[in-house]
Amino acid sequence: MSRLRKKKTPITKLTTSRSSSAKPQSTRAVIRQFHVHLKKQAQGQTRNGRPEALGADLGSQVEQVGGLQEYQEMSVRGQGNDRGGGCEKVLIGWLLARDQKAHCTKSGLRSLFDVTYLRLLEVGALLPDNYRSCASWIDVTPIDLHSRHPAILEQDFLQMDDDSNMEKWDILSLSLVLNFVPDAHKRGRMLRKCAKFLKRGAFLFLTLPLPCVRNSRYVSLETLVQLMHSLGLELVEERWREGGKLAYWLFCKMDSEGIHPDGQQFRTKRVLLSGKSRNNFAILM
Ligand SMILES: C[S@@+](CC[C@H](N)C(=O)[O-])C[C@H]1O[C@@H](n2cnc3c(N)ncnc32)[C@H](O)[C@@H]1O
Repeated sequence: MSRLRKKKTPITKLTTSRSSSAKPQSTRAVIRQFHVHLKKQAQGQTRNGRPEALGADLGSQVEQVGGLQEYQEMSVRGQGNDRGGGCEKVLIGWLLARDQKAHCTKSGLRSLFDVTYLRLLEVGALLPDNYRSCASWIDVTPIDLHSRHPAILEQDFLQMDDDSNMEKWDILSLSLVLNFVPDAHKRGRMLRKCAKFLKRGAFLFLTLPLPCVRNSRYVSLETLVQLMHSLGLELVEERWREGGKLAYWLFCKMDSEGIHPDGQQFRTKRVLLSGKSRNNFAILM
């Protein structure tokens, strides 16, 4: 029996503003369902010995839970202005504070990198203009696996060329993207790539659902910071609250090559918290 397929909405008709009509419970349900599906898919790939593939063919494989498009739509609604706004607000606040501080001595953050505009690579961009309020000093390149707008480059971050991006970026945003990657080794690769792509003294903005670091068997707030340090990324800002949904960090790429401690301990999973109610979020190097 042939199944009725849901009619796809053309990209031009997708919501690009943040007004939300769907109920928070229904947006959360789609997002949760999508993550469960990605996880099952990754487990299946590992069992079959085929770890690659979550890039290009993602769209067709997740069709049964509404597809990447619907997931993205729900994510945009979930961060609507009427629900507190997007994560970029946190990054903008931190950058403005740092910019003002740098102004006291020189002419703001841009002088630290000797540039007219700070170059920001926004990985996992659902809207093309998240940083419009900073257009006079930040030049944004928004990318996503599935572009919802002509101004968002359709690009898998994991496939970006290392050589041409080496120490190219002043800011990199990885907001709710690392948890989207269903494989622990790929998460490690993603973070290693971030460290490579940043200039010395440049910033990595990271957002994760709080349970990834507060209720995981394998990752804690402390070990995440240690892991980042092993990549040469030093914690400069952190924000989360008990009972909250998200955690935000700002890391700065350290100057000296020599100070990285051994990242050996992040090669295998170590149980930090046990118990049935824990999740399995992990990052492996
Ligand atoms: C939950 S949304 C994040 C939205 C937004 N950044 C935020 O903070 O709300 C996750 C997005 O990351 C994108 N994504 C996941 N892995 C990616 C990769 N390897 N390269 C580019 N985009 C990726 C997905 O396509 C999805 O649109």
